[in-house]
This record gives sequence, C-alpha cells and structure tokens, in this order.
Amino acid sequence: MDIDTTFHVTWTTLSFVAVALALSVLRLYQLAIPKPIPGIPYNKTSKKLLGDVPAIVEHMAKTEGGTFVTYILKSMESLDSPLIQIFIRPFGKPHLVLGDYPEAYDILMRRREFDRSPTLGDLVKGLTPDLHIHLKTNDTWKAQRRLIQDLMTPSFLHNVAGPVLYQNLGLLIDLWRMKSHIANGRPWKAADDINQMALNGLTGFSFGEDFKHSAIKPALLAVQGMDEEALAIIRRKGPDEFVEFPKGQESTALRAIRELTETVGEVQGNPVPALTWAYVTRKPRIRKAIRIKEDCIEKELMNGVQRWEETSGRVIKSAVDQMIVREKRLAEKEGRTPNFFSRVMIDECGLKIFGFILAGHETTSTALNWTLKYLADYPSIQSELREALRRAFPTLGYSGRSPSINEITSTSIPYLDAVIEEILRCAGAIPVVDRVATADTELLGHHIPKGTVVTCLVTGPSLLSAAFDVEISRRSPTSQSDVKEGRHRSWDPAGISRFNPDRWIIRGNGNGDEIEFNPTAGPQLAFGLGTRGCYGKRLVYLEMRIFLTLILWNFELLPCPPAVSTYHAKLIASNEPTHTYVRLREISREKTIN
Ligand code: HEM
Repeated sequence: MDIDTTFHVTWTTLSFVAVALALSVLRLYQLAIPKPIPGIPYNKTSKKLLGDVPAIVEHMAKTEGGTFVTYILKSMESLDSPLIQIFIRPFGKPHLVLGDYPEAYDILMRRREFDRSPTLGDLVKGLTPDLHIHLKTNDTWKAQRRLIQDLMTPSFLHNVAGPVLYQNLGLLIDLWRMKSHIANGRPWKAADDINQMALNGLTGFSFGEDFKHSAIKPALLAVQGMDEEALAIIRRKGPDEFVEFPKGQESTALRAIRELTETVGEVQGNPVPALTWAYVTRKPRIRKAIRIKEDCIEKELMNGVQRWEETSGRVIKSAVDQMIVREKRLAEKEGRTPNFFSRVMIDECGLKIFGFILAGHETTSTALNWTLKYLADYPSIQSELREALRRAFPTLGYSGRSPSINEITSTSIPYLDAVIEEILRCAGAIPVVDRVATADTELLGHHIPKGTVVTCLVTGPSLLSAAFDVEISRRSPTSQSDVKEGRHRSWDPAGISRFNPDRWIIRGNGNGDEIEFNPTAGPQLAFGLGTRGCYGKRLVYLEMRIFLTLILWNFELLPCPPAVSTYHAKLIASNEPTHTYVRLREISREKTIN
C-alpha cells in the first residue's frame, strides 16, 4: 500500500467513525428529548433535552415560596387542563400530573392497573432498600404489613401510643410555659421544638416511654438555666422582636436519626436519585449516623425481647413489644419456634421502626407547624374550638389541670375533628401521591402506556381550588357511575381555598347547638387513599387531637409579625411552612376563657 492509499483508508475510516459518532450522538439526543403522550397538554418550552427541569429551577429561584408543586399548579392553570405531562428525567417517560379528585379517587381506590410508583422508593431507598413503603402491592408487601398490623388498632393507640404521646406533649407544654413567661408576648421560632417533639412522639411510640433519649428535656434544662444577662437581653427587646432560646444538647442517637431523615431532602426532585443515594450514603457523617441509628434500634429491640421474657408478653408498652407478640403468634400459626433474637427479626423490626420515623417524622412535624399558623391567623376559629373543648370537659373549666389522655380519647368533640381535617386538607404536608400504570390503560380519554407515573395532586384543583369541568364521557366507567349515582364528592368552589372547618360539620336543625362531624363531606387526599394509603394516619389523628387540646387548653395563640406569617412553604421531605413562629399568652384557668 502506498502512502496515498494509506491516507485514503485512514481518511475514510475517520470519516466513518465521525459519521457513526455523530449519528450516535443524534440518536442519544433523540432518545433523551421528551416524547409527549399524544393529546395530553405540556409546556411547549419543555420539549428540550432537560425537559421541564430548567423551568422548574427558574420558577423556584424567581418565585417567593416557589416549589416543584407550585410549578406544577401554575403549569396546570396555564395549560387549562386537569391532566398535564411534565418531563423531569432525560431518557425517561413523561410524568403525568392529575388535578381531578374523582379520577384520583378512582385510581387510588379501585383501579388495579395502578400501583405504588418507583418515585416514592427513590426518596427512601438509599436508607431502607426493602421497606414495604415502596414495594409493589405483592406478597412481600403483605407479609411486611402483617408484622405491624396491630399498631393502628384502637386498643393499641388508646392504651399504649396515646399515653406516650400525651407525656411527650406535656413536656412541650412545660417548655412553652417557660418560654412564654420569658418572652412575655414576644414571638419566637417554634419549628425546632415541634420537630423535636414529633421525633420524640415516634420514638416513644416505637420504644415506649422509657426510651432514654429525649429531645425536649435538654431544651427544658437549657431554658431553665438561662442566666440573668440572657434574660435581660430579652427584656430589652421590642414587642415584635424575636426571642432566641438556647436549644440544649441533642443526644447522639437523636442527632443521627434526624440527620438520616434529613437526607431524604437531598433526593427530593433529584433527576438521578440512585446516584445521589450512592454518594450521600458514602459520606462519613452519614455512614456514622447509620451505625449509631442501627446500634440504638438494636439495643431497644433487645430490651423489648427481655421485657417480653420477664413478663411473658403481658406488658405491652411500645410498638416493639407489640411486634414481638405478633411474631410469636405468627410462629405459632406457622408451626415454628419464634426466634426473637434472630438477625432477621432484628432487621425486620429495625426496618419497620426506622420506616415509621422516615414516613412519620417530617410529615407529622409539618402538619403540626401548619396547625400553629392556622390557629394564630384565625382567632375566631381558635376561640370556637377552645369553647368546644371547654364544653366537652365542663368539670375542668377552672380546676387548673389539662384534660387527661383518657378524657381526650374518650370524648367526642365534632368541632375538634373538623379543625383537624381542615388543617390536613389545607396543609398538604405530602403534596402529591404517585402511582404507576402496570399495564397500558386509559385516563380521562387518553391512552396511557404501561410504566407511566401519574402524580395526583393533594392540594390542587377540586381539593383547594375550583375543579376543572370534565366531560363525563371522558371519565372511567366506575367514575362515571359515581357521578350518575350521586356518590361524586365535591367542594363548593366559592371559598374552596379558605381555611374553614365548618365545611366538615353538619349543623342540626333543632336549637342549633347540635353539630356532627362529617368525614366524607368532600374530597380529601392528605393521606392518599386505598390499600396503599397512609399506614400511620390513625396515629396522626391521635397526636393532633392531643396536641390541639393541650395547646388550646393552656395557651392563646396570638398573630405573629407579618414577615413570619406568610403561607410560603419549602418542599424538603414534606411541604413545610418556611416560617413557624408563635406568640403565646398563657391561659390562667382561674379566669374566664373566651
Ligand atoms: C401528617 C402526617 C402524615 C401525612 C400527611 C402522611 C401522608 C402519607 C401519604 C400521602 C402517603 C402515601 C399514600 C398513598 O400512596 O396513597 C403515606 C404513606 C405511608 N405513611 Fe404516612 N403520613 C403521615 C404520617 C405518618 C406516620 C406517623 C406514619 C408511621 C407511623 C406513616 C406511615 C406511612 C407508611 C408506612 C406509608 C406507606 C404505606 C404503604 O405503602 O403500604 N405516615 N403517608
């Protein structure tokens, strides 16, 4: 071969390689750019490599309180459709967003071709790869749920969980009494206390009242120990200036658990969750936190087993105790010897316990933060609820003591139920509920390919803003029957976005005093729905019931300065208010309550 030929061959080869490379890049680009599902509206600017991601980032940067969810709500409004598609993962399928309660109800309650979507798993998989929360609804999921099925029964909640939550909330009341006395009408940040209290509520529920790590006790000691100089600084502050209190020393175990639950925020909305988890869980700080958390849970499980052996299972003080009893029953049923100290048992229980904390800590804390905001901003509702409590516990009116846990759990107070339901409706602590189509199907008249994720909005149209007008023929057959047979629930669009507990109340026709709580008055998606709806919701209702009763029995919540009274939220693991402050006036039981 002469030089010319060699040059020609090399040149030809290079040309081929270049063309192949260009074609591959083009193919990759074609694969990566969004492929919309025909007929479902989307933002035209999102049909690029990164889909909606740049617009989401811009929205969040430019909008006060802007989150992924406010972006979706805005898109749905501008596209004027109850079903839209967004593109958040290159190479991924479009992601559908549904803002229509009847179809969401249908998907969550009845349509078997929709199941738990991988998006929830993305949020927690790095910490709990096998947790039932993100499994499909299969035998493994059922087996995992069996071990914890007794924990939400009325008897467990009232006899075991209630007293622990009550004790924990009592500590918060003591702390806030001290703080309100020192602040003397000035506002202070309440979010950290609520967050710690919610964490203690779940560790108390899981391990019992003897669990030695408290987040509130160190705060109490720190405030008790404030010296004269620190108190004098507060006394010199103006009436609207914020007071800062010392926080106290957090225990290593609680810090580890808190740090781990916070990692979920790093994955929220992330386009490459698996990679992010691989990075996050390799950080030395997180590896150490995982070790501390596992040692702590294992020790508590061993204590539970020892307690079981000492009392032959007669004393149940925590979720761990109850799970040990359940394992014994399952072993009897399956004709095997229970092995409480087995690695499997310890891993299983430990996983469940950490699962409760992951699923319940931020969410409960967020719902309680919103509770404080609504109570302070709606003084007439606050007074009406306090009056309802006073009527429910007439003998305690001037006694100086708060209602006991038994009194709280055994007394029907319809207005309290209505306030709780309305807080949950408006707060949208978990603002979206996802499902994935496990087969090709239809939604609102559109063909939906298998594998498509459908996000149902919890605070969107028909829940917190006027519903879209949907032609009945576009609905699924079951949803059409609901409409035809009058089972379709809807809110009056006038005032739908207003915080108004009365929407859950039926007033009697008689003398006007008789009221009834109607839990099915209208659409509610705060806990999702159906088989995969929130496992912990009964615990949440119980905790909110105790919280509202004790807070309103002991304090009046006054409005806070406008700068911290906004309704802006930050979407970390849940939809938390950006600012939660309180300004409290202690209620003296010797005086008339209004
Ligand atoms: C205000 C507090 C809470 C809110 C707003 C909330 C909301 C939710 C929502 C929206 C879901 C998804 C439901 C669905 O896909 O249909 C869910 C699932 C779940 N929640 Fe909660 N939750 C709260 C507190 C808790 C607590 C305290 C626990 C545990 C004790 C808990 C345990 C779970 C579990 C285990 C699941 C997954 C259920 C499954 O897939 O089988 N949640 N929660």
